Amino acid sequence: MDRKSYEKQLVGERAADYIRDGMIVGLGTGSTIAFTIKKLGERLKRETLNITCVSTSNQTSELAKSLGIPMKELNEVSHIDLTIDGVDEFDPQLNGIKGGGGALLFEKIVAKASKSNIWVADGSKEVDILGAFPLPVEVLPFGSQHTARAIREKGLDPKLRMDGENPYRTDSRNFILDCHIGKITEPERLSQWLNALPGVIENGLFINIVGKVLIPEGDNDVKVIGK
Ligand SMILES: O=C[C@H](O)[C@H](O)[C@H](O)COP(=O)(O)O
Repeated sequence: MDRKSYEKQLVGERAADYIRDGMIVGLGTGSTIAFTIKKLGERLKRETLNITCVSTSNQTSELAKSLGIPMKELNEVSHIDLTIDGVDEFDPQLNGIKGGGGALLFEKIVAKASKSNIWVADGSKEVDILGAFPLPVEVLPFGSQHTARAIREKGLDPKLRMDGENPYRTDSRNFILDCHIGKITEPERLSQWLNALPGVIENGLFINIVGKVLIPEGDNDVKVIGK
């Protein structure tokens, strides 16, 4: 296993300790949170853990169901106690970019419905300023070239995400524009500008959403950043 995968496993598995009896839990998407989900599956075999989980993607639903994790639709739960998710980049204010795996829309809806949020991140995700990772923006396929043009005119260098020969489709069948920005100096303002454009469904900036980020420390420790 390479170093990055090792770090993902380390923090991903540790995050499963935050799940307690009686909780309604949001399960994020991606390769790091997959370790959390697998660890949760193991815990459920050993412990009496009365929990319900909601998913942020088809990929996560399939994995969780295959491990016997009790799942409900988001509309079937009154609230979410805790959501654990991965992240593509986070800064010292614990703002981040998500959506590298295309799940940003459901992830943001679930995160906003959660009383608390934790991110799990390998060491490469910690940055001073967001934006080296291309910002995913989910857009309606209808008129997407015009939406992209408006974003390009703002200097945000959007590229349509592809899946082989065809545009990549999210779980909601939308397109993703990956915006190569470089440095995002005013994330909140940018997020508001993007979401006000007709055709934009949601963008991958997650601002003031998480309270804690788990990252690797040394060879096999985990550091908790935040409260
Ligand atoms: O759309 C995908 C999500 O935002 C992921 O949580 C994010 O891309 C991090 O993924 P990974 O844990 O695979 O690096």
